[in-house]
Amino acid sequence: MTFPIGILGGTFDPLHFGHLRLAQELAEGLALSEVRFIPAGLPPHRAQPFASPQQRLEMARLGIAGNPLFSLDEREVFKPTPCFTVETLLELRRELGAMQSLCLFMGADAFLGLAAWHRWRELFDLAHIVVAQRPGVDGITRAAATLPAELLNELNRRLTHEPEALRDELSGAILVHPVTALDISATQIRSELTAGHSPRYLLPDAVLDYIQTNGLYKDINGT
Ligand SMILES: Nc1ncnc2c1ncn2[C@@H]1O[C@H](COP(=O)(O)OP(=O)(O)OP(=O)(O)O)[C@@H](O)[C@H]1O
Ligand SMILES: O=C(O)c1ccc[n+]([C@@H]2O[C@H](COP(=O)([O-])O)[C@@H](O)[C@H]2O)c1
Repeated sequence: MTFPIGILGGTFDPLHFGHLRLAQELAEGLALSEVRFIPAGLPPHRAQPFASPQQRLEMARLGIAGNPLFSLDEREVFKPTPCFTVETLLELRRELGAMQSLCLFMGADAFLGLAAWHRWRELFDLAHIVVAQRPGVDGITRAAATLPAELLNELNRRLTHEPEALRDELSGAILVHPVTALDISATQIRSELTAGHSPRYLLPDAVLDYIQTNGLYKDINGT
């Protein structure tokens, strides 16, 4: 039996403990063999990052260092065109084969906007979607009334409460998994730095050292 692989895509501008704890708890809670962190180069549907691709990659590398479950995947970060998740998953499928279960992780905020993603319906043919609860974001079930009808239909059809379903099938389920609520965002960290405050204890020391050594996020307004 092969264990599912988790995928956490993000802007990681910078990587913080919200990302790391989410990945750790989902990896253990769902018995995954690995979590791949995939920093986006040009993330679609948001303002462009403040730190460069190389800097965000480096911060992600420092942040995950020492965790044998975590790995870094550089396939998106230097792309000159927007990084659509469907294309990344198609590539991963080609490399890993049709028999590997894949779990795409996302925070609840990301799931609520899923219907705006490029070719989003195809994501279910390629991976399961695992939604982690995020502080300040309504639970998926509570927010159901605000979901576009077509996403609500998919949720009703695909929702499972059984982690085993992620092993028995290779893609197509939606699982909502609780994670320790850490109300940390990269936006908050950038704001603290811009205001001259320390974001220490919101992110790994090695990432903060890198930010300070390279003078990142000093002259922006944090948004
Ligand atoms: N504290 C958190 N708890 C749960 N999920 C999180 C948390 N922070 C980020 N995520 C999830 O991690 C993924 C990547 O997030 P991203 O890199 O955009 O970080 P962010 O903190 O949301 O950044 P920003 O504040 O710049 O928007 C998204 O799916 C997001 O929902
Ligand atoms: O494929 C899409 O259309 C799409 C739209 C929005 C976000 N994403 C991906 O979702 C991940 C988290 O995005 P973000 O903006 O919260 O950092 C990141 O890997 C993005 O590439 C993907």
